[in-house]
Amino acid sequence: ACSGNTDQNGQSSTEQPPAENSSSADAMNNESSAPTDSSNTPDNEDESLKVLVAYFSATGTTEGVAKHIANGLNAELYEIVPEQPYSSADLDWNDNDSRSTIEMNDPNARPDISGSVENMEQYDVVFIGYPIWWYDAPRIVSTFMESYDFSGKTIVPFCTSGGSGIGSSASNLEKLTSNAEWLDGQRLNGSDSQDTVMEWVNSLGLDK
Ligand SMILES: Cc1cc2nc3c(=O)[nH]c(=O)nc-3n(C[C@H](O)[C@H](O)[C@H](O)COP(=O)(O)O)c2cc1C
Repeated sequence: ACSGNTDQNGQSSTEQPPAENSSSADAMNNESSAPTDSSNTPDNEDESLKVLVAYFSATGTTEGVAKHIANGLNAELYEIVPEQPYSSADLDWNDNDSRSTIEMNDPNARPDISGSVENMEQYDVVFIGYPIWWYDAPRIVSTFMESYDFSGKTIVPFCTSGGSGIGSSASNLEKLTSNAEWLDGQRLNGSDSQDTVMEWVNSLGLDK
């Protein structure tokens, strides 16, 4: 369901990640301001279904989408906060030695998370949102997936990006969990309205 110019093999740190309709670095940040949307209709009729919307967002784009989902479902929101915050130098994908480049070149990197989800066992459904970094999920999302027991839960991955699709980022995360039901992932735009985001959420049939 995700569109975009995905190149699963383009992992060279000297190569700039693709950006939508542009090759400029600016385009990768062109969704950083999510508009607010006043419509806030709870769509989750099933009171017994407990939903958590967990997300990592370095520059706020994924956070906007996560809030639309949490508002729309009356769900709990949890931000994955890095123990060591990412500076803009850390996020420089043009720098081979930047923290993000180094982490993404190492599939085993597991940046520490500050804090934790209280009572993860109470949730039936966990949305997990993240920005695409080098065609993949940031390694701190791997830290998150390995920190909890997701067995018996439904997991719904979603991402934002400068244009890349969700690619194999979700299936890579799925490998870090066991006995969870992973639904297809979805790439969303930071500029998507709450209604647009909820159209996708409602199509998942979570309350069935
Ligand atoms: C280190 C780094 C690598 C990125 N790699 C990609 C990429 O491979 N493909 C892409 O479309 N966008 C890439 N982006 C852009 C982000 O995915 C995009 O700006 C995202 O919406 C940011 O979400 P956030 O504000 O929640 O952190 C990258 C951004 C950073 C900082």
